[in-house]
Amino acid sequence: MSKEIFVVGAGAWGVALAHAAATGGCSVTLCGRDQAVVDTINNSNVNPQYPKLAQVDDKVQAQLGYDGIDGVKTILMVVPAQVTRQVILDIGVDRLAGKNIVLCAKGLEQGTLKRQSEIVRELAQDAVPFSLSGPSFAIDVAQSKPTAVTLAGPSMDQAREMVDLLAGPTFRPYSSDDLVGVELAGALKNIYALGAGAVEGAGLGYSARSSLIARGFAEMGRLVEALGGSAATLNGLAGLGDLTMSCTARESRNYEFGYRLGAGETVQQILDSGAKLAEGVFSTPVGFNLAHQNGVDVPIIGAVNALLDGKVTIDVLVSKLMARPLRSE
Ligand SMILES: NC(=O)C1=CN([C@@H]2O[C@H](COP(=O)(O)OP(=O)(O)OC[C@H]3O[C@@H](n4cnc5c(N)ncnc54)[C@H](OP(=O)(O)O)[C@@H]3O)[C@@H](O)[C@H]2O)C=CC1
Ligand SMILES: O=C(CO)COP(=O)(O)O
Repeated sequence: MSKEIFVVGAGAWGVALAHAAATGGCSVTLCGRDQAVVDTINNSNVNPQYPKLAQVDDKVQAQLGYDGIDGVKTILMVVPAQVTRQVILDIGVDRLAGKNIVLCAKGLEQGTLKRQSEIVRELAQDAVPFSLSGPSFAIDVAQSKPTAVTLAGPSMDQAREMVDLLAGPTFRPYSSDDLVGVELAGALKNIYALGAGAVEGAGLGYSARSSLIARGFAEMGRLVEALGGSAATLNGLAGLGDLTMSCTARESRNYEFGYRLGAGETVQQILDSGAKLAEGVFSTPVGFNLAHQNGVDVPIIGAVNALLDGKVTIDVLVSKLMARPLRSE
């Protein structure tokens, strides 16, 4: 496969992935939409998000817009899940025919309830979707710290080819053919991260937080299977790996958002304070609707959804969860 790739989206994760792919030998064009960001990367090889902490490999060339995209086979899509559709339309669906699109956002689209690959399949039928997910903070990848992720494609052979292309000395993708399971794992873990953060923010203790993680893992398995993914996928990096990291680290934006909710702030107050992107805020009602449509019982997603709605307090939600009928594990 050609070693030339495009990365669309020059935010925290886009710049980190561009750097990782370049250190693995790819020649990378990074598409941003802010001239200052593009100039900083090109002129000083510095990651504007972490100027003192992370250098960007010099095989990354940043630019505004999508010039040159026609000549490359592989595109990493690294914009927030809710704008992926718009960005595909901005690039132009005809230009994506036959290309590999590696979807790196961890979210479900509001309104359509679609996974990222379903958006690609709807708009650009001839493109080949992949999903990259797993425990990976942008700052770690940007600093070339060791990171392992799951990379799913439509078949194992296609996934392996993509793994070979993107692997590097400190970035180790594992191949999977469970596109549905990997995409859902990445989106759903953000919902549980909000819940786990809220538990800590409300001072409910680590016992409660671990219970949420374990029962969330079981709930996630039920939902993933009902939606056509494999529960076995959840035993890997995209499932357990990312769930445990995002449900325990204040560095997770979703966890931090949940922490602030649990501590008493409202969604609006947190958003107004300029909080960083927390995809779970958008994916929670989608996950809840998908579960409802498919008859899957998801008490924890339901509780996080109600908390985001702001109509109930975390104390009431926890009392309700504790009062559910006793059952076996
Ligand atoms: N950060 C992380 O550690 C990780 C993030 N992810 C996932 O990656 C995705 C992106 O996250 P992250 O990079 O952190 O988010 P950021 O907010 O840091 O970056 C998002 C980027 O997308 C750009 N963007 C937003 N809207 C548009 C648009 N309509 N057209 C073109 N570009 C647009 C933004 O540009 P501008 O700044 O100009 O608004 C920004 O460069 C999320 O789904 C997240 O869950 C996955 C793993 C790790
Ligand atoms: O997905 C991530 C780590 O794998 C990043 O998590 P947050 O978006 O919650 O910061």
